[in-house]
Amino acid sequence: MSVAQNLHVDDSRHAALSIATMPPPVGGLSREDYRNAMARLGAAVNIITTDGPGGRAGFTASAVSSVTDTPPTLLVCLNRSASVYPAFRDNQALCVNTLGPGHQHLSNLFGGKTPMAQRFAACDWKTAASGAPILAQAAVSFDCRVTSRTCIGTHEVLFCQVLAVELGAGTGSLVYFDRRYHEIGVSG
Ligand SMILES: NC(=O)C1=CN([C@@H]2O[C@H](COP(=O)(O)OP(=O)(O)OC[C@H]3O[C@@H](n4cnc5c(N)ncnc54)[C@H](O)[C@@H]3O)[C@@H](O)[C@H]2O)C=CC1
Ligand SMILES: Cc1cc2nc3c(=O)[nH]c(=O)nc-3n(C[C@H](O)[C@H](O)[C@H](O)COP(=O)(O)O)c2cc1C
Repeated sequence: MSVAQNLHVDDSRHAALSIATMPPPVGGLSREDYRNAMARLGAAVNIITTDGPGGRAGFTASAVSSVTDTPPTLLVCLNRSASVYPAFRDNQALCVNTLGPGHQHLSNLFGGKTPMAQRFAACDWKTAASGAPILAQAAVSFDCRVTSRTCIGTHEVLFCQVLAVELGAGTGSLVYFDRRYHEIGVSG
């Protein structure tokens, strides 16, 4: 069979499969190997919040990155199978609340299967200009408007223009590395 015929066969098979059952590409890495490698990348921990026509929601995310400062833009990767996905799909307001030392319980609360009302009842909130909730205790908050979205595999990548930032009082950071939390920049 020619290469072209092979590609045709692969394409039609993939079209009939859901994302969950799709096999890795030929010669590709397993999800386990990829995750084990990614566990070696330290990342800040954030609670991503939203409010609007899709309702109020929030989840924990480490897949957050700066894209450009002109215009100030960051990105957030959200698994489309998460319970919060419909809210983020239907709202344009989004706030990235970066956690600090001692916030492990908030990360676990927003990263678990906890009902939404229970997640929000655990801490204090203000409302950003966009309408998204700002975590009062955050190390820093980025109030954003979602300007663009792209689906890659299981996730949606949300590109977010930063409308305003709010700096918290603390200087430390909560980092997720090797499947555990680490506190850095804590003075004293
Ligand atoms: N980007 C994401 O969607 C992330 C999801 N998680 C979720 O949190 C839970 C615990 O994670 P860990 O303790 O770090 O162990 P893990 O073995 O599930 O993940 C190790 C690393 O792989 C990456 N990763 C995990 N799941 C991913 C996904 N579905 N898509 C893209 N990258 C992914 C992350 O960098 C993560 O720190 C898991 O349910 C995991 O799915 C954690 C970090 C990032
Ligand atoms: C430290 C940590 C980092 C996470 N990072 C992400 C992320 O970047 N993107 C994502 O979609 N889910 C991420 N998750 C998982 C979501 O927080 C989790 O799926 C969601 O809050 C719970 O989903 P549920 O509401 O469907 O129960 C992370 C979880 C933890 C604990």
